[in-house]
Amino acid sequence: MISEKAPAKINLTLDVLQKRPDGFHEVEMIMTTVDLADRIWLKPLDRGITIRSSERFVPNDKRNLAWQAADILRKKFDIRSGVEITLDKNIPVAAGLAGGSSDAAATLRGLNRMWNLGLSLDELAVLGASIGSDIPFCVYGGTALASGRGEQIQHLSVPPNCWVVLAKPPISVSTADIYGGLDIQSIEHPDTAGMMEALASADYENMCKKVGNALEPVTMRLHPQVSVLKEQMLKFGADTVLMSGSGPTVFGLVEHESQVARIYNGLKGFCPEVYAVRMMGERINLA
Ligand SMILES: C[C@@](CO)(OP(=O)(O)O)[C@H](O)COP(=O)(O)OP(=O)(O)OC[C@H]1O[C@@H](n2ccc(N)nc2=O)[C@H](O)[C@@H]1O
Ligand SMILES: Nc1ncnc2c1ncn2[C@@H]1O[C@H](COP(=O)(O)OP(=O)(O)O)[C@@H](O)[C@H]1O
Repeated sequence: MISEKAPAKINLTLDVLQKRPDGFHEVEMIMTTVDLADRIWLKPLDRGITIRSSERFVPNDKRNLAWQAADILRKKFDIRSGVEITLDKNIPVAAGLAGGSSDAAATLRGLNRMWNLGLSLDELAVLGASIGSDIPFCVYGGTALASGRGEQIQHLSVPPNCWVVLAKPPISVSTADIYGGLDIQSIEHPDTAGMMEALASADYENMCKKVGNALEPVTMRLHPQVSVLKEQMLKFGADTVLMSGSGPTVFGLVEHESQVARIYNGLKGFCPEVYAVRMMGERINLA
């Protein structure tokens, strides 16, 4: 049996440049992995792909992104045997934290080992891109600038050490609806280059100043709870607060562990899913 860790990501920046003819949006996003992770287990089967999950809201058929990752490898390399994929879910589902994408990326890395395919992370990322825009980043983890529709990856410096408090309000957000609700002309563009400089110089204060997400106003318009949560987190002492991805999860950054409890305890009262984790930011190696 093979096991792989599948970490969540947060978006330190998310800019949308334009809508493309294929319906996707051209983006520039700085993403980094945090220490909140699913774990996937791969067990050889004689044939077929089966999914077991600890989380009942996750589909256990071909709609599961991990299923699609296994399917693409089986077809491409003419693999006759099968696999049972067990997902220990810790990352909240449909949260803007790329849980499903990270499960798929971990499945690609794990099956590469189990089926002795000898593929590089770059090759796995290309295969992952055909399933979802966030999967290439999740294949490498770490910290990166993602461009194109999210699949073009440029690796960046590890962010300065800090704590991340994540709070997911109990609402569902469709990524497609949030992109669809954007008015491209009125976007307030985050300072992507400024964030890259802050990371390169490991400048925590500047990193906090440069966070920004073009999708945040769209999700907040549809779900005012997200802006309430953001205000609360700032009130409880976060140095900066931003929505991750298309939401609805909001994250707050603090430099010192001593600042975490006030935010965590303050939010726990009215938001059911709150997590205090470390920024990881380091790339995943092929085992
Ligand atoms: C917003 C982001 C930010 O990291 O993440 P999440 O909020 O999902 O975590 C990503 O851009 C989401 O990536 P992912 O969830 O992989 O999206 P996909 O499955 O490829 O696409 C789902 C739908 O989102 C829209 N989409 C996605 C990516 C993109 N660059 N432009 C788009 O317009 C399209 O309508 C697409 O049909
Ligand atoms: N392995 C998986 N884990 C979670 N959700 C999955 C998975 N595979 C497919 N999905 C579907 O993908 C959707 C988005 O899930 P997720 O990746 O958790 O969120 P996001 O794209 O917001 O980061 C969910 O609604 C879920 O039905």
